[in-house]
Amino acid sequence: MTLTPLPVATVRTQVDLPLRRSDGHRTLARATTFDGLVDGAEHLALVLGRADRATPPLVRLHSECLTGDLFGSQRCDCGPQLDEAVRRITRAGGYLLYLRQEGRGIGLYAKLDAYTLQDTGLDTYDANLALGYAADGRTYAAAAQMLHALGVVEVDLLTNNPDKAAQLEAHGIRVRQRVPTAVHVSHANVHYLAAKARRGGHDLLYP
Ligand SMILES: Nc1nc2c(ncn2[C@@H]2O[C@H](COP(=O)(O)OP(=O)(O)OP(=O)(O)O)[C@@H](O)[C@H]2O)c(=O)[nH]1
Ligand SMILES: [Zn+2]
Repeated sequence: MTLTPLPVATVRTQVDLPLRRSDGHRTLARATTFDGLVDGAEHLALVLGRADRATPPLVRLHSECLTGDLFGSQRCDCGPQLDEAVRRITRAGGYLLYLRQEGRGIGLYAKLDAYTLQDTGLDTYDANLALGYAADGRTYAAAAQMLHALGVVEVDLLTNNPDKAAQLEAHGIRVRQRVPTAVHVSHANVHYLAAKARRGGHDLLYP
């Protein structure tokens, strides 16, 4: 990928959030908002733990999933991935970027429309395509802007999705290494994880 120049974004507000997660984990997050993000969405960065300046911070780009993150739906693995990310980034020191990209960018209502098609046998990507959307239309330019605004130029990236690393690199953020997330399997997400591995290019050992 070639380097794409981005408009400069700036930190707007930083404020502490004392977190008590549903898995019992407690931590202090420095919530950070921005001005000038390219897509105009209200993306949020959480600064967690203490980054050791000798090594790049651990960073996760987490795409919003209301059903999984908030309600604990087991159709996907987003909820446990979010818990894992908060714990691991607190330990290592780094940033969780909570990106407002519900449903891989198609929005909540369209994601639930796609779920109804998945209940008739389509996989997660074909359901998007049948509704006239891209299989995965997410871009991570705003995430790169957020990292630049935070003064971060090199990261260890917590993900199984190579596209996130490639897009950050294309926007001038060095990815020293991709750190895999655990594979969170449930009875309800086994086909979803298999589709991510087989068709989405995700590096995971699907069940
Ligand atoms: N359109 C659609 N979006 C989904 C579905 N299931 C989960 N999502 C969304 O997918 C996003 C999470 O992306 P994933 O593909 O699970 O994982 P990823 O973030 O690309 O990869 P990792 O960094 O390895 O976790 C969230 O925005 C979810 O709302 C689905 O069946 N259809
Ligand atoms: Zn989800």
